[in-house]
Amino acid sequence: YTWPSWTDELEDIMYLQISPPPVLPSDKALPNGFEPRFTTRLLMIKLTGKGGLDASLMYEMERPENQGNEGLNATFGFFTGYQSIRSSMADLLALGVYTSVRECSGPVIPFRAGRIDATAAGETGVPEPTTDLQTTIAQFEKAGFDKSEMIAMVACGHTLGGVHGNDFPDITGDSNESSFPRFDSSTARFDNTVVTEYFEGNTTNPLVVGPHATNSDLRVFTSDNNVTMQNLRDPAAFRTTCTSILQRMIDTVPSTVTLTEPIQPVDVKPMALKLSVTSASTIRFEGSKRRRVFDVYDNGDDVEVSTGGQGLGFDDHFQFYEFATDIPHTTGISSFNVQYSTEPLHTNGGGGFPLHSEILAQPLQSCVAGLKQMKIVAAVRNDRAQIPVHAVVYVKNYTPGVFGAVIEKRKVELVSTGKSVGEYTFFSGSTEVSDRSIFTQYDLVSEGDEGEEDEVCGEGEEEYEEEVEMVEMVKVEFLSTALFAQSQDESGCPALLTA
Ligand code: HEM
Repeated sequence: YTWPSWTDELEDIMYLQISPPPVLPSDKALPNGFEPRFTTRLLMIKLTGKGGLDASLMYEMERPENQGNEGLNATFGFFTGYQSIRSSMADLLALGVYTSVRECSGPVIPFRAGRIDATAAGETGVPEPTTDLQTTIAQFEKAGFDKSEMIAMVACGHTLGGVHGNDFPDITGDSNESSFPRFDSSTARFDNTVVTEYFEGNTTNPLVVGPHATNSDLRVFTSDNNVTMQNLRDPAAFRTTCTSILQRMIDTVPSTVTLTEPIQPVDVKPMALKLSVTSASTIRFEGSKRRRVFDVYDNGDDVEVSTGGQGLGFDDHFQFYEFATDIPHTTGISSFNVQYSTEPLHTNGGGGFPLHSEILAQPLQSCVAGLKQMKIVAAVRNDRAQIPVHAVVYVKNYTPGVFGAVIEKRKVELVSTGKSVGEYTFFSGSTEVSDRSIFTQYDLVSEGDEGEEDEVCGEGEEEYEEEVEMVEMVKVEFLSTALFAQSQDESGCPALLTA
């Protein structure tokens, strides 16, 4: 792992269940893990989409086969807050399976990233409680799972949660919100009670003991004469079978998708970095360093003194160290290293943690005015002030009937304000965003050139190479903003810094 990586944001979501608020820019830490109950059901439904997990369910919620909107809506509403250009809804759903299973003391299901969200509804074909067995088997087969795998997958899913009476009154016999018969007596524990109670004859699973027409679990479980269910009576076998079947379930993706290696927790990671011009001669460099702590307790005492709060995950304990320093305009900064007390230097694999001081985001002068007009201010070092500058803004769009955001990539030209201090000139540009786009993210690009080839001029024998002076492109990626914290009235953004 070398910082930065496009998976950094997902890594935060995966490994930080609790984090100090200022550290994660969009308050991304999960209070208590992803909603444990809903996500695995959502996932199951997804498999019947176009070749795999692509979140096309966002567009399919009004279909009768996706009945149970109450729970599913809540889940999508929750995930939407985490969606970004680097955290697709499909990846979040997969991560939700990891989190929900772990939250309920289940096994670790490795999480790989890279799923791409569908842009339209997929095929129909979600198995329902009333679907006949042959059709259900065919639906699972289409997604690549045979009969025995189907049985295991349903048992692994139905170890959590139950059936909501307000969504399925025909099953529970009671349309009250309080009606919620559980699949087993250990609702929030990922264990094989759903299997053992089924054999012991004391199961409460409404899809086994409910009305005949909706006894889908009974039909599924008995479809191979209980052979698979018998195997799952052993708790260890249940755990290993569920681990591999749920892993396959979330890793079933369209052929155009390439998943990363499983995301591992990063040991040393810069967070919430800010680099901006704060005076006529200095740049302020501030942020936080996150450190995974391997050995916190020494003789029962906490050996590290944390200045930026602590973060907790299922297995990991992180400490945050905040810092702020002023760097002269004339010196700038291109990389930094990290050191914790007397330990060896962390150099990010040798090259340091890279930064750019050619073009700086200016959060102090940028804002969303009237919760609509997003103004982006950048400070461009004077040697690049003649080169075009733009921002790539990732706008989260919300459409009625779509249960999630669709992220639009928008290019916003930044033009010189004519104002400068020290070595920098301020550029600005603006674009309209929705009032739900509080945490809009953007990249800044000082265009220059991407390649470094010499230009070939002339033709035939007269061909000659001209040395063209190349100005490299500089891209400052993925600024996660909390611009709303600035000015929210119509009057506009804070004034530019003046010399
Ligand atoms: C034949 C296939 C299946 C059918 C017909 C089916 C049907 C249902 C129904 C009707 C509910 C109640 C939903 C609600 O009240 O909101 C439910 C809940 C649930 N299902 Fe399934 N399911 C199937 C397969 C699966 C699979 C493969 C998984 C995951 C691996 C899964 C995971 C869940 C979970 C976790 C819940 C609990 C949701 C909650 O408590 O809010 N299901 N299922």
